[in-house]
Amino acid sequence: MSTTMCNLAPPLVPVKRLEPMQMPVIDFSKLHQTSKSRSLVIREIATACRDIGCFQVINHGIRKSVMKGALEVASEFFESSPKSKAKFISPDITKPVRYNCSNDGLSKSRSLLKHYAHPLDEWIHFWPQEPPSYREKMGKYAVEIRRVALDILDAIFQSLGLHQAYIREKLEQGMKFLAVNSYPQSTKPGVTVGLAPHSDYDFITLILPSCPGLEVMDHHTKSWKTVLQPSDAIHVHVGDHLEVLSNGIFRTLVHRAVLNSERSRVSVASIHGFPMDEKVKSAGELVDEEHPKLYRESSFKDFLDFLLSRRNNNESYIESLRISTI
Ligand SMILES: O=C(O)CCC(=O)C(=O)O
Ligand SMILES: [Fe+2]
Repeated sequence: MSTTMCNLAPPLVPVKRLEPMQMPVIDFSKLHQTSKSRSLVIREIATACRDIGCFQVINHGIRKSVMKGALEVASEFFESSPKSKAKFISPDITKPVRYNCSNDGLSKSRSLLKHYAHPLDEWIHFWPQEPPSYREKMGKYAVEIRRVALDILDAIFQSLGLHQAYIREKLEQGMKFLAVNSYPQSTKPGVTVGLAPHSDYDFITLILPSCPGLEVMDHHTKSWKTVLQPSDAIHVHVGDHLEVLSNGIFRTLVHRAVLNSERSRVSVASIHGFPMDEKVKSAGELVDEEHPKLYRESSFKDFLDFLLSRRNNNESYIESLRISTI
């Protein structure tokens, strides 16, 4: 097949009914009830991160109307006029607000609106104004999902026995952006990949989808599993920087999005990490003679530089950080 054809046609994967990923659905309200229920939830989260790299949360306190509002304005943005979207188009991946609707290797058949979302006051003025309620509705979701993410990260770091204050401080100042994704309905028989397999660079990613389409790579069987998500649940998975910080106790989750055969799909992925230039390194508490440091330190800025320099190389970011132990 010629390279041109490769670039134009989203890859077809043989039709095969995938098994759903068996993952815990965690009742988040129990995190703040008694110290006993908190300990149990922390243990559930840590086990999920260690064994499968993902879980779902319910009773997280984000109102249904806020989740619905975010998905609605996401769809409306992608349906808005080409002119209103065009002003966000840029080949520069370092832009704080960026719209991309071309096949960039990772996006096979996906349009992406990416925007920084914390501190919200600093960035919201750059967000789309079409539809007119975009800033208000996506802004509400951005604030609420960040609260959930910080609570989950607190629980994860507590399970690892790490100093909360330093990490909390860095996360307070931290890098958070929203990747708002749009995928067309699949029109072909078989499975069409909309977003190619990848892992996220961050600590954790939280995903709110409008319908099924997310698939995750099972750590144990190395096979794809589909993600079934109750409508008010949020999907959470481990990213590269959590693998680094935990010195490999938790492993980043490879995932992809396939096109839904019944409808078009939008998803809002919220990405959480340290500030742009802050290096993430394997926590000192988790490194000793028996557990040598497995990763090089790196920041979000280093990740962007990696993407810019990679172009023709298939190495993933986490692979580029692994220290050879041979
Ligand atoms: O659309 C999805 O479910 C996945 C999105 C995703 O992986 C991303 O934005 O990094
Ligand atoms: Fe992702």
